[in-house]
Formats: sequence, C-alpha cells, structure tokens
Amino acid sequence: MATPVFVAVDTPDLEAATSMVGSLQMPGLGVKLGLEFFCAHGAAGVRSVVEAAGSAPLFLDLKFHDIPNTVAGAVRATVGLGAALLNVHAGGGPDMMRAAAAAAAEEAERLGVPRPAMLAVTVLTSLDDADLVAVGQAPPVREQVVRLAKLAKECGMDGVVCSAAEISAIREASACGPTFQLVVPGIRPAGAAVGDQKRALAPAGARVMTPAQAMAAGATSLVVGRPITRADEPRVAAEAVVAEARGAAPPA
Ligand SMILES: O=C(O)c1cc(=O)[nH]c(=O)n1[C@@H]1O[C@H](COP(=O)(O)O)[C@@H](O)[C@H]1O
Repeated sequence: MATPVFVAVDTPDLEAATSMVGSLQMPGLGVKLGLEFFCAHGAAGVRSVVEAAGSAPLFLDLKFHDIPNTVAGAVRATVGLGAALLNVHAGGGPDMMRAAAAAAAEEAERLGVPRPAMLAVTVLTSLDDADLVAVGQAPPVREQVVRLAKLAKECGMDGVVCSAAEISAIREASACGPTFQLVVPGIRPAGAAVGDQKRALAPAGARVMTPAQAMAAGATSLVVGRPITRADEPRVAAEAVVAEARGAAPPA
C-alpha cells in the first residue's frame, strides 16, 4: 500500500533533520529529502537520515533535469541510497525520462535492491498560468500537467508530481491508468500559511488544497513540509495530517 504522506525535511542542518525524522516515526509517514538537504550533506547525509528514520520510506527529491546520459548516471548513482521514490523533471523530455527509467531498473537489478518508483515533476506547484506564459509554455497549467503526465506514462515513469488541482484531470485521462502514482505537494491543512505555493488562480481551481481534499480527489501520496516541520508540535501536526489523509482516501 502506498505511503499516504511524506514529510518534506527541507533544512541544511543534519542534526535538525535526523532528530526531526527520529521523532516523527509513525505508520503512514515517509520522509522526503530534497535539494536543500542534499546540497549540504550529499549521500552520507541521506544515509544518516535513512538510519534515523527507521522503517519510514524515503522519497529522494532531486528533480534531475539534464541530458539523458547525465540523468541516467545520476539515477544510477542514487539508486543505492535506498529511496522508494526518485524524481526527474518531465520537461527534460521523452528520451531523458526513458533513460532515467531504464537506469533505475538496471541499477536496482545490478545491486539486488528494490527498484525505486520513478516520478516525473510536471508543473511546479509554485507556478501558475502567468508563469507558464513567462517561460514560453502554453497555459492553462492543467492542460500542460495532463500532457506531461501522459508523456511520463509513455516513457516508463511510475507516476508524476502534480498539484491537487490536476488530480482529477489526470485520473480522467485514461492513458495514465488507475495505478499511476500521483504525488501531491502544495498541501495545507485548513488554516495553515500558504507560503510560496500558488493558491492560484487558474480558473480550474486552486493549486493548494487540504490533505482531505487531495486524497478524495485521487492522490496516491501527499508531500507536506512546513505545516509539519514548522508546527509548534511537529509530531502532533504529522499525526493530524496522516489521519486526515487516511480518512479521506477513496477505497482502493
Ligand atoms: O517534487 C516535489 O516534492 C515538489 C514539487 C512541486 O511541484 N512543488 C513542491 O512544493 N515540491 C516539494 O514539496 C515540498 C513542499 O513543502 P511545503 O510547501 O513546505 O509543504 C518542498 O520540499 C518542495 O520542494
């Protein structure tokens, strides 16, 4: 069964990261490490967090985006870190995604470890229609996300990272299928600060939603950072998010 919530541990502080994940061990909660942590502590830091996290699954969010050969090499170099999920940018194109998927499968087999699920980041949740136009892409965000999700599926990706606003459109696109993983950041429990996620503004609806709304729409897993890590009591906040996500998940 998929992990319903990944807590985004975005910090350059190794001690803070290991102590946070150590104190947040609970069923239903995985750990996400991203660029801020990885640039500060690299593979050794990831191993320390994995050890502190006990049996919690790891989403290693390094969002690779480069030529196919380089991304394949980066994927091969990370498979041994034991992440359950790895991601690349869908915008890197079909050959890049195919190379990433092949590299993950080959390296996992070579090492005799489980293959990480490969995700493609579609349109970052910090962007809206006006931002797409600014970088020369056609709005609306929703159509661009569905286009990239279909492409990711064709290229052997196991799922995508998207905002809650696009979940139903991807689920309705039969090309992706019901088991295609939709991993959804931009999640805010009712009343939490939105920060740099786009509350947005696309006519189709907000790119920020609550855990219950996103799971009810058909998310596989949620990514939640600051509403947990910056809460007065992170464990209490995490328990509430996991309970809300589990309570709202549509029947499997
Ligand atoms: O790939 C991601 O995890 C990601 C993709 C995206 O489009 N938007 C997004 O916010 N994220 C990550 O999800 C986390 C969200 O953190 P909070 O905004 O603090 O909940 C951060 O670690 C982001 O790097």
